[in-house]
Amino acid sequence: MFNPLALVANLFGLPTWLPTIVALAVFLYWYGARKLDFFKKRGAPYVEGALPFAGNFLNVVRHGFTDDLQRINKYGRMFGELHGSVPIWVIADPELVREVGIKEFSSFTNRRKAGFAFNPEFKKALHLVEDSEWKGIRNVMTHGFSSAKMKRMVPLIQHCADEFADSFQQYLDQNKEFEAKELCGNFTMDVIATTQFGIEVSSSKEAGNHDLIKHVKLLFASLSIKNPVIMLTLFIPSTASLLERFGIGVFNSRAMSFISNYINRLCQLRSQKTEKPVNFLELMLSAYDEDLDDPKDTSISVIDDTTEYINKVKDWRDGKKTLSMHEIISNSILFFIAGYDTTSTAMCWMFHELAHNPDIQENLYQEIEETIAQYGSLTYDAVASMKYLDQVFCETTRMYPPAQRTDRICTEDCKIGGHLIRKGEILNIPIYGIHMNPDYWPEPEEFRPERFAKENAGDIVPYSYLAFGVGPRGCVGQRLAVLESKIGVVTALRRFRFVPSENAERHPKFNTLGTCSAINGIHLRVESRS
Ligand code: HEM
Repeated sequence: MFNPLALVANLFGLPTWLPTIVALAVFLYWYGARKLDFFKKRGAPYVEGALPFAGNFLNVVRHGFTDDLQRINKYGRMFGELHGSVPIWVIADPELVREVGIKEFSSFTNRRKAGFAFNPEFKKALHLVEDSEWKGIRNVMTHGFSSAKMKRMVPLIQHCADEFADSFQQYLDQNKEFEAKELCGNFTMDVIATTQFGIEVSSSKEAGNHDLIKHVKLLFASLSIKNPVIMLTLFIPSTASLLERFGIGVFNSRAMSFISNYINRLCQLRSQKTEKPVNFLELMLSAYDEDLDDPKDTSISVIDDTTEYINKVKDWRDGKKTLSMHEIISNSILFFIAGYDTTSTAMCWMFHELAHNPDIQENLYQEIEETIAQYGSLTYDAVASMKYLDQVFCETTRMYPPAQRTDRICTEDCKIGGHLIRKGEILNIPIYGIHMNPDYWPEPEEFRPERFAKENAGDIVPYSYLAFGVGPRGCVGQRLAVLESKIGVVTALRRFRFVPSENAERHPKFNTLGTCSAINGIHLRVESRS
């Protein structure tokens, strides 16, 4: 057979392997560099210095999403960057965020899946599913996070908050400092276990010794930029379908299957439908429709999503508020992933800022005591009426948003900010960059809860506060997150005054890629109020 590479080698008297190697190198270079001029061709400003294969990855890793404001100042309100070889449109203007998140929602309903959807147990998680499948699941979830449901959860959260507040006592007794993120993490884990599944894991008392919690923590250990699945899907997106086919996902598969089996067992124990569901699992089970289960699905770990099955679900879904068992399990796992680290991050920064701003702490304490005297106890309505508490929460999550960016994927060509975004292209919303932009938040490094006071509402640029995202695809767990953070902080503040420990940093370094989690922890002490 004619071999042009061998012919070239013969012509120049070279070893036959040499032209093959050169051709391979040229092909690899072309493959890795083919997107480098993507934004130039589209007439959009873009982050310079992109490399074949890596794109702007090194720049993003080195400087993080927390450097978004610098990029915004340099490239403007809408610019491009390459994550590996994937072009990303960065939308850094509140008005454009509104357009993408609300006005043109039908073109930007979905998120990028990356490797997160490849663990079979997790495939049906709300933040990964798309279009009509998303709508159906979101219907049930929204119902589950209604204020009526939250009211019923207050006693469960209060029980966890009492144990959480107890956990500070030992540090007072021993006159020792503590690391706030770990204690807040124990609390949020307890709240999820009890409000979502009706189980008591007592992390605040037993430091996360429960088997379920150990495995949930293993899931978090997988969430690193060094994770090979994240790296592969980032640099060579075409590997995604192969990884998905073999069920190789981002998360530790042993932990995933342990948690999935655990929840499956809980479901079997509680399979009878409850009239007035108290926890989230009961609510999901009361929406369970076994006709939605894929008949080919013999266990959660061997799901076959045939087109036929997907179409059937789409038909059944029309207007119905029902879930399949696979959806119940995926979303039960999601509650841990979406609600544990985010909420504990928000809470520990609240304690940090209160400790470093004693006047704000005392004002808040006054409000808490006066409100509780008025309502008799810490009821749902009492929490809702604490305006200053709400301002402290919003200002904390403005300065330290637990999610630094969120994204959308375009499903229909659409013009945004004067640029045509094509189907399949990805948009990022730089939450941290917008929260730190002095155009919207003057002196953004200053902790000033009064920015969110009613009398200053007119100064807030709409869609410049994005801690919980935007529009119908925004955080479904916001009510629970806010409620539990407030109950946790109020319960602890009533017993203790929070002060910085001797070694505490005023401005602790935090992760720059993903969540604002303090790298060396938040170190505090408590003083007794009694
Ligand atoms: C302070 C705590 C929290 C913060 C700051 C937070 C933030 C966010 C953000 C920024 C998004 C993306 C929204 C968007 O793309 O527009 C999101 C989505 C989501 N969050 Fe939260 N979250 C928190 C707590 C929770 C909790 C406690 C739960 C549930 C137990 C939860 C469940 C979810 C889910 C399921 C989604 C995906 C929604 C969808 O795709 O429809 N989050 N969250």
